[in-house]
Amino acid sequence: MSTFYETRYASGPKAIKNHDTTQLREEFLISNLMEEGKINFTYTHFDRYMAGSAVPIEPLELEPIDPLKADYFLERREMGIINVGDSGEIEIDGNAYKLAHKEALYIGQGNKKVIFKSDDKKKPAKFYINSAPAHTQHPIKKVSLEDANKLDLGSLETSNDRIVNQMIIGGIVTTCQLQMGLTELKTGSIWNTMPPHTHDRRMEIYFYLDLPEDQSICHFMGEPQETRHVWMQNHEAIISPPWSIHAGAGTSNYSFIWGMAGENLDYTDMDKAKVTDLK
Ligand SMILES: O=C(O)C(=O)C[C@H](O)C(=O)CO
Ligand SMILES: [Zn+2]
Repeated sequence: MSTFYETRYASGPKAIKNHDTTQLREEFLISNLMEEGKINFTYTHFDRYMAGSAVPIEPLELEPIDPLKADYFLERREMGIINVGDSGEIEIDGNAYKLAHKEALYIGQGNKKVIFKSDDKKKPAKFYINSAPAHTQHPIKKVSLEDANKLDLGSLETSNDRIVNQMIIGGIVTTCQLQMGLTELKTGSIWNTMPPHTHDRRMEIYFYLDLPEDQSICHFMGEPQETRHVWMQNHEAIISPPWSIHAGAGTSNYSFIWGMAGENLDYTDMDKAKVTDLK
């Protein structure tokens, strides 16, 4: 067996009022990603969204995990993958898709056999994976950063100069409910997503990468008037419930992958909170 999972139940904003650091981390932080030779998933009860990773030393076959009660993983699900390691390949029902560093692949519902491979086991591919329930099949599509829809946001003056690469998004890839992208902060910029926002229609997960050694990220969550912080390291992810803001500041610049699913596919329908109203 190479596909492992853990479950995170959904909670409401009242619950975290009394959470201490340990409880916050146990419920929302995902720190078992990028383990070599394994496929690790976190199955959340927020929109039944899953985040995980596959780091193949030998080829790793995706297996259906118990909560799916399915014959194969993608029987009722779709999947988005971004490779944050060296080059690799994903074989889907006998067809090979090469994925270089920071390239993405969308795999629609109904694809049966998925195998993750690295080109060189000494420099493995590191596949970051998100998955959401799907009601119909959409075509497999590879997306590179050149293909992405780019939003040039923020400024150096407010320490949030960044490019949002929308990769798995309407207009580029047709999905049931999954959206994913990679945001890169420029040197000297440390804040992502300011002003912060919620979207009660969709949950979201942030996965941090490109963080230099010995640096950290302070991620903020909670309702805009009742925030909490979680200190995070490179290659950790954090679950953002639909009622929660999701924003962070690093002790250096960094990148992060955002992925979300829920009621609609409208990236722009965020409910923005004024920075001066945050508590
Ligand atoms: O830096 C940003 O701003 C983001 O990348 C925001 C995310 O894309 C997001 O939260 C989408 O809802
Ligand atoms: Zn968001």
